[in-house]
Amino acid sequence: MTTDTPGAGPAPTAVPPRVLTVAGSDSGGGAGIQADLKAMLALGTHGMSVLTAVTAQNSLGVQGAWELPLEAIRAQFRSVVDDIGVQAVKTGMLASPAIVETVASLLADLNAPVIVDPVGVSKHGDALLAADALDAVRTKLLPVATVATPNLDEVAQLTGVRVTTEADMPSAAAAILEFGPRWALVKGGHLRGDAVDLLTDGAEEHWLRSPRHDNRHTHGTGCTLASAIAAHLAHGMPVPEAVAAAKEYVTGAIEAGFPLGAGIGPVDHAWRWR
Ligand SMILES: Nc1ncnc2c1ncn2[C@@H]1O[C@H](COP(=O)(O)OP(=O)(O)OP(=O)(O)O)[C@@H](O)[C@H]1O
Ligand SMILES: Cc1ncc(CO)c(N)n1
Repeated sequence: MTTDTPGAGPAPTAVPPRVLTVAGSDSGGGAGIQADLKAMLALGTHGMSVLTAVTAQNSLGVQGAWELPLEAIRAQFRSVVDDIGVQAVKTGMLASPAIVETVASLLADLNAPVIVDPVGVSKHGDALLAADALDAVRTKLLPVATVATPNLDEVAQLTGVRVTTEADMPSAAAAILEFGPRWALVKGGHLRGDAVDLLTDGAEEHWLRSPRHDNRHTHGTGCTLASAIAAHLAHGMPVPEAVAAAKEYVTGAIEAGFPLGAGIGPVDHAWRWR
């Protein structure tokens, strides 16, 4: 039996939450914009993108990088925000001081949570942010962040705090909070033992612990985690719940990571569907 009324047309389709990534392209599809959009799809949102730079990249490293003009970055942002609207934003590779400043000023006027992944270098050690852009990240971008998600190298670059054990993580997070994000998520993925991250707003502390998967196919872990947080926030979750759910998602994606090319393969964004 059908409940359709003849002539009434198809039932209206539910609109998923809209999430925006402002980041660089990874031609190999494992990190950057490509990872972000895959994570957003897997978590039931409509992903959109503002491309900041294009990289020629694969499992072995970054072979080339080209920045987009500031005008192209502003125009993409306006196209998306003015017509479609966004319920959460994630930033990734921003390449230069001028791009960091442009993106920060666009985000300052936006009424949506902003996840800042302060991407510095790729897993292979290739620079994705100019050294002279760090100051703009500290003074312009981090102040507009709802959640900042530095890894331990980025913490050291931004704050000078060196984390060698879990016990150092609270002071690293406090140093990040000094720059003005509402929450700091310090990622301990580069330590030994369990993969432990610390989320804090200066009052609450949430430790997120997962078993370390000895899988070398971890290209795109940071991009995937930050995009998953943005997706869960767009669904309306509070920050601690969104970060816990995103950690669970990235852990599964790392466990299911697979070999591609001769180097570091990608995490599997579709692990829950297999
Ligand atoms: N081998 C692993 N097993 C389980 N979890 C991991 C592993 N490596 C990283 N993680 C987790 O993955 C998430 C991303 O952390 P990571 O430190 O790898 O980010 P990142 O260095 O910014 O990533 P990227 O290389 O994409 O920039 C964190 O939640 C971290 O704890
Ligand atoms: C474009 C791009 N953004 C972010 C990362 C993070 O590792 C990467 N490797 N490439």
